[in-house]
Amino acid sequence: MGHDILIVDDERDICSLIAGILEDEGHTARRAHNSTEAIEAIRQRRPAMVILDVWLQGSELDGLQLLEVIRREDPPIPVVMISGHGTIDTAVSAIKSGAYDFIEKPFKADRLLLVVDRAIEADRLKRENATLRRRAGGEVSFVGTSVTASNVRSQIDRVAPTGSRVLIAGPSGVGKETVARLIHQGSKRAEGPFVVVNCSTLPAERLEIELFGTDGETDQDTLRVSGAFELAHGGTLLLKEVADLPLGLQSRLARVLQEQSYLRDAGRTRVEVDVRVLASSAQTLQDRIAEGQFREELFHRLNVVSLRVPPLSERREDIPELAMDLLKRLADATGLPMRTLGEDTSAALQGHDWPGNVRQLRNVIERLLILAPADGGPIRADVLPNDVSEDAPSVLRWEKGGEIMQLPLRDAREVFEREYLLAQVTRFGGNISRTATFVGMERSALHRKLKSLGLHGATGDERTGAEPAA
Ligand SMILES: Nc1ncnc2c1ncn2[C@@H]1O[C@H](COP(=O)(O)OP(=O)(O)OP(=O)(O)O)[C@@H](O)[C@H]1O
Repeated sequence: MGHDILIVDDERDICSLIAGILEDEGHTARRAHNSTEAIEAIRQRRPAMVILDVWLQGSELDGLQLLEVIRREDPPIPVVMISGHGTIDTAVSAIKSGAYDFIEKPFKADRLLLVVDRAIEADRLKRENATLRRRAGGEVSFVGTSVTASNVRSQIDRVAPTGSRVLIAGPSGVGKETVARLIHQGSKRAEGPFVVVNCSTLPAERLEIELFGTDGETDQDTLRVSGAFELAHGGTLLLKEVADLPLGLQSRLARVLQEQSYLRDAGRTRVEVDVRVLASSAQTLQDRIAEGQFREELFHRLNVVSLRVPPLSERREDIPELAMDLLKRLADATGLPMRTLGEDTSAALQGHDWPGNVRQLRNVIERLLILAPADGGPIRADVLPNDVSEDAPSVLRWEKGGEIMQLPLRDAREVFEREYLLAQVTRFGGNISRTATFVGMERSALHRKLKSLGLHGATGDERTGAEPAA
């Protein structure tokens, strides 16, 4: 993918030469001939990198002074210096001040392109590393074998390459950000940035700066901050908890989505951006519209395609695989040895309702990994937190209770069968066919058994496992 590169050189011929080389490679080359024009161009839109002449004749700031201004951008923009024969020493000291590299005039096109590619790649890796460190992540995927999970995956595959805006709905911790990341990765913008802004965590004024940046003079004395829209140029911006966006900002956002440009700081600089916007919300936006808290116009702009991520309690079958995936990620991130889960633990996890969804599951798995006795064996259910083990099928708790020991064999067997089958049917999300396969019974025999134990009603009507309507 081409990048947006700013060339700053007082010699117009050199500017044109470099621009030609970059444009042949599919980049966008903007030109500035002095520091004032350069600062103006950066204000208009944050470039992916700057190629800067050490010697800027007739300019208010010379190359090194301008470098200092550019490096104070937040986050810093990579800069490659151009030096003439007599200015190599200056170029070297520019590197000490944070320039990525320099090229010496006269230079060959190959050398220029190599340095440009490296500078952009190094910057991308630096940012990606920071993101990865934050998330202790690895490859992102939407894990789960249930029909519901594969339905989510196929919706992601369908919508990702279209470039449409997508509104991702679903309760907290369910994987909405994961879905957004996958949509970005499956799109033509995959090489571009993926930027996330949480609309529920910042006060209105900070949020406005976060989204649209500022030319400076804030109370924090920042020279200039690039907004998320600029940072996401050529890529994707996810607006998390978009329902919490203050009404004033909602109007502004609706305009930006329409125009793909905005005036930073009430009119001083027009910023043009090419950004795919995704939004997520745990609240139902239609309810917020009815309450007068969300602008219908913005809703329609964001909701070109809608994608719902169902809660974990609607896809219990996914829990063991998700738990193993989380266990592996956490073991990799912490350096703790990888473990397996006992059947009792898996079943207990599947019995719980998980109001906090996958995020809550992740916390429990982390606790298991840390607290489980390091005996090398599978992690047993007795290490689970109380609220989870309380929801475990009682068949798992008998060894502690002893209720069954007071019964004659025939009654004890019936109690056991009922609890065992109820637990298994719950594990498989009420799907009788899958339960039957797992417990080793014919489907019709299982039906009869459940009926004779008075369980048919308790499991609800049989779910067919057919793909639910989107
Ligand atoms: N299907 C999934 N496969 C793998 N990991 C998942 C899946 N769903 C969620 N996760 C993991 O669960 C955690 C929470 O997911 P995520 O941040 O995407 O949820 P969310 O719906 O955006 O949450 P919130 O809206 O509360 O911020 C993350 O660590 C994510 O990696």
